[in-house]
Amino acid sequence: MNKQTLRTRTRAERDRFVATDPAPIIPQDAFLQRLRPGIVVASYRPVGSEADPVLFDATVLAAGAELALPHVTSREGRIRFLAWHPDHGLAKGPFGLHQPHADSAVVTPDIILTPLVAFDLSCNRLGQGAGHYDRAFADFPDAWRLGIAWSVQQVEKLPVDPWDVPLHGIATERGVVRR
Ligand SMILES: Nc1nc2c(c(=O)[nH]1)N(C=O)[C@@H](CNc1ccc(C(=O)N[C@@H](CCC(=O)O)C(=O)O)cc1)CN2
Ligand SMILES: Nc1ncnc2c1ncn2[C@@H]1O[C@H](COP(=O)(O)OP(=O)(O)OP(=O)(O)O)[C@@H](O)[C@H]1O
Repeated sequence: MNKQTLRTRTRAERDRFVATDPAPIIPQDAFLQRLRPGIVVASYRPVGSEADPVLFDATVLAAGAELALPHVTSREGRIRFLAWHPDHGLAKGPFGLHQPHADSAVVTPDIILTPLVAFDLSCNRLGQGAGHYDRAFADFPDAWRLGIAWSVQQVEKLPVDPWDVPLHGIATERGVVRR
């Protein structure tokens, strides 16, 4: 199946699943043991039926680590990760996103909590198709990449292009999938 068909199917699956009021996605040891004071964890604000990393954000702040959120201005542009704190508020961006204010400090993430449309058991990731995260992963190859997703977003096998960067793991409401 091609990427676009998989996107359409899995987004619909995700919408249906969220309507059943699933259990929350809880941070597991694989994530918690990486937290240190001062490190930067890039989270995201979900749109629509995307999985919500809000419980991860809380553990980041409790550990004395810093939060960042992605900021984009267009499909062609790159992600900038901008420092963010829940007290800072958010501004409306493209694609229905809520993002940090554009003049927030640019930071280098140590951990990237990553939204996704679909994943497979080899930790391949299918995103929105703009290549924003694939390019961010190329920019920050040393960051630990944890996908956040509902279990129904798992597919048998994703097609993989040369630029696709696999995740190190995926946290779902049923536990963590690791490479
Ligand atoms: N919550 C969230 N933030 C994110 C992303 C994401 O996937 N989710 N991104 C990931 O790269 C970046 C923003 N890039 C995006 C690129 C394209 C579309 C997009 O095409 N959205 C579709 C709607 C998708 C749907 O139906 O769920 C659209 O606007 O038609 C969205 C975000 C950074 N921030
Ligand atoms: N490192 C990169 N440098 C330049 N272009 C890239 C890079 N990674 C991906 N792209 C471009 O991004 C586009 C989208 O790729 P793809 O369909 O695989 O998106 P995706 O897996 O849904 O990714 P994402 O969530 O990152 O948007 C492709 O046209 C690809 O050429």
